[in-house]
Amino acid sequence: MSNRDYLKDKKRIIVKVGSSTLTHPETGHLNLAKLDKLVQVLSDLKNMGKDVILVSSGAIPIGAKAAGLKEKPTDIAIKQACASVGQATLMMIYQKFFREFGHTAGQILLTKDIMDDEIRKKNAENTFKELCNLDIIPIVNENDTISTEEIEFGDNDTLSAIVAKLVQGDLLILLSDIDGLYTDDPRKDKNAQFIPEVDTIDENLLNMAKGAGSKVGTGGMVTKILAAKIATEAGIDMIISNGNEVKNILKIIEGREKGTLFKGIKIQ
Ligand SMILES: Nc1ncnc2c1ncn2[C@@H]1O[C@H](COP(=O)(O)OP(=O)(O)O)[C@@H](O)[C@H]1O
Ligand SMILES: N[C@@H](CCC(=O)OP(=O)(O)O)C(=O)O
Repeated sequence: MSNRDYLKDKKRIIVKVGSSTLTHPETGHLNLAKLDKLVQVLSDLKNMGKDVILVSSGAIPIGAKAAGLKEKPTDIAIKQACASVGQATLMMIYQKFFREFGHTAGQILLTKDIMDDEIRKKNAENTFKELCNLDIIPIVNENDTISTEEIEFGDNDTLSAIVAKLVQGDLLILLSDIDGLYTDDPRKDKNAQFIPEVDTIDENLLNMAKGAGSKVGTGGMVTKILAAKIATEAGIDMIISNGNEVKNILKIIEGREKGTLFKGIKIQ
């Protein structure tokens, strides 16, 4: 019996997938095979009776390709235009793939200030609740047309933690292009050590987390640790795991030692 056996009982699971997982690193084009596998695994979680919410990045890089841009855009307004195209493309593909596995997806575009306004917060809560009641998988991204915070800082990580809190989730899984948190960015430091479990998020831990190591990723580990702080303070466990092996999601739910586990703080 592993000490992660209790993860088997998690009912409401939020999965966040980053741009670096959804695209081919060499070309920046959408990795359709991986997306297909991701949708299959999430559909399987639904079939197990879990509630599944997906927070998906990727609108900007996918839209940039669709618009024929050669380089990753840096100008905010161009990024917003790309997000507009890419978001529609992403949803079209998600909807098609989920239908193939017998499920239906719904789109939710949010801004992070949702938690500051009681009426908007309630409206968002109601929408998530009804989608879950209807067995529909909500797919969330930031509304890049009206909010540029995330485009600038690459922050679907903290958005996913806010969503986890909003829907009173049981487990948040962040899929990235790396196995989890290391003592330093392993792309730059060969001596970096893997950290399987984190109980306390302190200054020391924050110092270990560096920015994005790839061309498509934006937030790096900094925003993932910030997400962990929001989730764990709300009593929600969070795991950073490698999205290159999508079946890791199922292994996590089986209680196997995959990724870095941040333990939710027990609320008395
Ligand atoms: N301490 C660390 N441990 C692991 N990865 C780190 C660390 N510091 C920085 N990174 C970088 O963060 C990257 C993951 O973040 P990011 O590129 O934003 O991906 P995503 O698109 O999945 O959000 C890793 O590929 C790695 O290069
Ligand atoms: N809203 C943006 C997400 C930006 C972002 O957080 O990206 P990532 O660091 O890959 O999770 C998009 O869809 O491209």
